[in-house]
Amino acid sequence: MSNQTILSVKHLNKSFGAKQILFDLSFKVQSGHIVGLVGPNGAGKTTILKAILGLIKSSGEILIDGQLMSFNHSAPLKSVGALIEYPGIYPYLTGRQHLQLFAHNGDIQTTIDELALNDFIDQKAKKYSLGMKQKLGIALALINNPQLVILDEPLNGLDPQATRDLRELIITKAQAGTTFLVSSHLLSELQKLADDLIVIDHGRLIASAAMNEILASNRHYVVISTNNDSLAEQTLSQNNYPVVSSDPLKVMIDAAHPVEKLLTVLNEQRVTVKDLIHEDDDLEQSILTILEEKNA
Ligand SMILES: Nc1ncnc2c1ncn2[C@@H]1O[C@H](COP(=O)(O)OP(=O)(O)OP(=O)(O)O)[C@@H](O)[C@H]1O
Repeated sequence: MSNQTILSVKHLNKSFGAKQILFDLSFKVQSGHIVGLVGPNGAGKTTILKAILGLIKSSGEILIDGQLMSFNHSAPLKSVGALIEYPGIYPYLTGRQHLQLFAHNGDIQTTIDELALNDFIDQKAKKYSLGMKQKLGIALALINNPQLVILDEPLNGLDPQATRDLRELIITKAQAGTTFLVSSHLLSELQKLADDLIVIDHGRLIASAAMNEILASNRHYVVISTNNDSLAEQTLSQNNYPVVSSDPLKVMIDAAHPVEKLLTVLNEQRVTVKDLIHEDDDLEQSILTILEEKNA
């Protein structure tokens, strides 16, 4: 993975009428990375992706591979493939005909194989299920081997096998140098896929960081069961261990308050630890914590 910026978004603002939807968003996407754009329904993910693609007017600066992109200047899109919202599909064309229509060169079979479309590629699209349409839409985004692939909720309608296959395909292509910007409201899915996360809420940037940085800010806890939980709680509080709950007794641990010291101080008070379970915040909780800290 290189550290070259392929997409740079600066001070992106968007209003629909009097209603502001995006607020001064700035972030960068590095070449060859898989970047997850995550946020609750209505956060503004689709609007951001549409602004990047020049499908809607917005203010701010969008650079794709160093070239200025705008509503009326779409030249940088030559190196971009995208699936936005529901793929625009012609009911009376087959999947293969769709791919032939949009392919710059003749090779559509690689994409058909990569996305396992063979079973239905020669049927008319009007017979497609939601998942088949979604797969065809993804194929259309990938067909010309673009440098940057933008996928809006690509997992919508996909079954677990297709979800796993798509994840593996994205990872393989990213390893070969393709950059992906993938939106989802499913953080758990992005956790398995993305190198970096851009977190949006109410049209504002909440966090933009490498996945492992966000995970590193996870909080760690231990849940302990002792022969005297109330004495244990009192002892740990006196030693500045943040007590999260009393029943079960759960405390936060960190570098300054490690497990070893916890065991020592309890032992000194002759508290016997019968059981100790480690718990970590999940990614969702880490992001909620970031949100709470920002709103505090
Ligand atoms: N054309 C439009 N006119 C007016 N408001 C719009 C328009 N498009 C989107 N919005 C509003 O902008 C906000 C963000 O919508 P957007 O579709 O970008 O969110 P999202 O994060 O993609 O959500 P979802 O996960 O539900 O698709 C919503 O409040 C939506 O109602």
